[in-house]
Amino acid sequence: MASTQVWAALLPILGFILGLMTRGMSHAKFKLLRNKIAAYFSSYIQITIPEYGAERFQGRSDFFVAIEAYLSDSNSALGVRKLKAEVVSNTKKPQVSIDDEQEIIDNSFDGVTLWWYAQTEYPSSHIIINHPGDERRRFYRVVFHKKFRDDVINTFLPRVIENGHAVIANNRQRRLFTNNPSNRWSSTNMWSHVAFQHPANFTTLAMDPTLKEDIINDLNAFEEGKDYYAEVGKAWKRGYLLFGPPGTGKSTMIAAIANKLGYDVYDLELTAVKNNTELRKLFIETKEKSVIVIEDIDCSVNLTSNRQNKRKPSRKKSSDDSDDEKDDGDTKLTLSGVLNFIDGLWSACGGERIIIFTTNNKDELDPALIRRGRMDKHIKMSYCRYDAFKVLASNYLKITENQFFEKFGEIHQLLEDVDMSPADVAEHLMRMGKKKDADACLQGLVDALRNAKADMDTKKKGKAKEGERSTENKDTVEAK
Ligand SMILES: Nc1ncnc2c1ncn2[C@@H]1O[C@H](COP(=O)(O)OP(=O)(O)OP(=O)(O)O)[C@@H](O)[C@H]1O
Repeated sequence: MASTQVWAALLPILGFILGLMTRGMSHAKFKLLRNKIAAYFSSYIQITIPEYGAERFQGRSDFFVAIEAYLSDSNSALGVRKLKAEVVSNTKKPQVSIDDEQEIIDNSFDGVTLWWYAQTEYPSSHIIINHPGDERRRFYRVVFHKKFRDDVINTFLPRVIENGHAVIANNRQRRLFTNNPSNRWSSTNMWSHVAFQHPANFTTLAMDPTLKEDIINDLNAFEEGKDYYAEVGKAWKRGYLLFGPPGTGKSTMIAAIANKLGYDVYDLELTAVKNNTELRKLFIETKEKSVIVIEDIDCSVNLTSNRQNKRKPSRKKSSDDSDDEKDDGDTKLTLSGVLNFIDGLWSACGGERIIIFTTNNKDELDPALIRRGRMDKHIKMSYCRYDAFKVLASNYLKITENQFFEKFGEIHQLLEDVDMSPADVAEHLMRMGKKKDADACLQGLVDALRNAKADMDTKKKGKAKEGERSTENKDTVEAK
């Protein structure tokens, strides 16, 4: 870069000499000539990235914004003394970027050095301003040796964009969307949103540790799988079916997934969707890096019985189900519409989406809806067993197994015997009202579990007696 600095110093002198030589030439022509001569002698290339490109009316250029984010996060920028900060909508914290005339020497690309500069120019007064009140023209300039031209353009700058997007995604305030009924739609408000601030995470999620690890690994593979999905020719999306009794943590798991991946959540209320066309429109409006959720899919729409009824031999029509459904698609939401939503052509738009269905009754769902490839992973959320309990005890009471086992060790066996949901166990562990300390909470839980077990035992005995009685009756009938 030493030679660039030499050139930078020489440019004004060159300019002066040229000025003498080109007296009478217009300013623009003169500048052009000066730059041409400088470029001819220099071994360095510079690329300018303006804040507003040709599409100025559409807002700031994506490239500029990505560079801004990339540089704000880059280790190379740590030495920069002059920074500026602004609050940008939909971000969690002020956005810090390098100030004008600052230089960042960036060695993060395989030994190639890039020099970044942030600059602002004020146009002369006769230029028409597109954004009244904002006459500035801001731009980034990146300088590098010309032998790296292809590498920089084809590899490094795309990497800058990708890294910049990741930084933006990280800083962004995530959102929870829900769909509006179509009679209230305009072109921009199919979805309403609020800030997504659910505290759930995989550390506090109480479940079988092996299953938890398996899910975390699956999510990691998905997150890093962009190239893999492209290689195998699959859209970059994954379907999870969460099933299990109420209160076992299905919604909590969704929040933990969204928090882990840093995604927005689209909570799709199918009962507000009139037909397949509306469903497709809603899908197109969702953004990448999102979790799309349909909770209680078995209750949302009568998808299951529609299809089963059509399969009954008594039906008059002989055409296949999908044809039947195609006919309905413009007026109704059908199973084939939902299947298309999950893995039709439209579902591949944008990529990087997780689609999650939850249900309390997996067996009632149409197999087509949950077959692998659509719902790639079926996750059973179960009652609270001992391993899950230890997590809840740590979350709610801040105690470990060593601290409670001596006094309340029977919890272990009770939880294996009794089906109690994590939501119910958690309720016992809340320090509320008279339950001021951990012992009081645990004692309450033990009592509840003992009672539940006693009820179960009584029921079991009752059933056994009934069984005995019916066998006796049978024997008597046979003896007669
Ligand atoms: N596995 C779990 N780990 C941690 N907390 C849990 C778990 N399951 C339930 N909870 C607690 O119980 C509350 C209710 O759980 P959640 O809504 O996630 O259950 P759900 O399975 O989605 O229930 P439903 O089927 O009724 O919608 C949560 O807010 C959370 O505090």
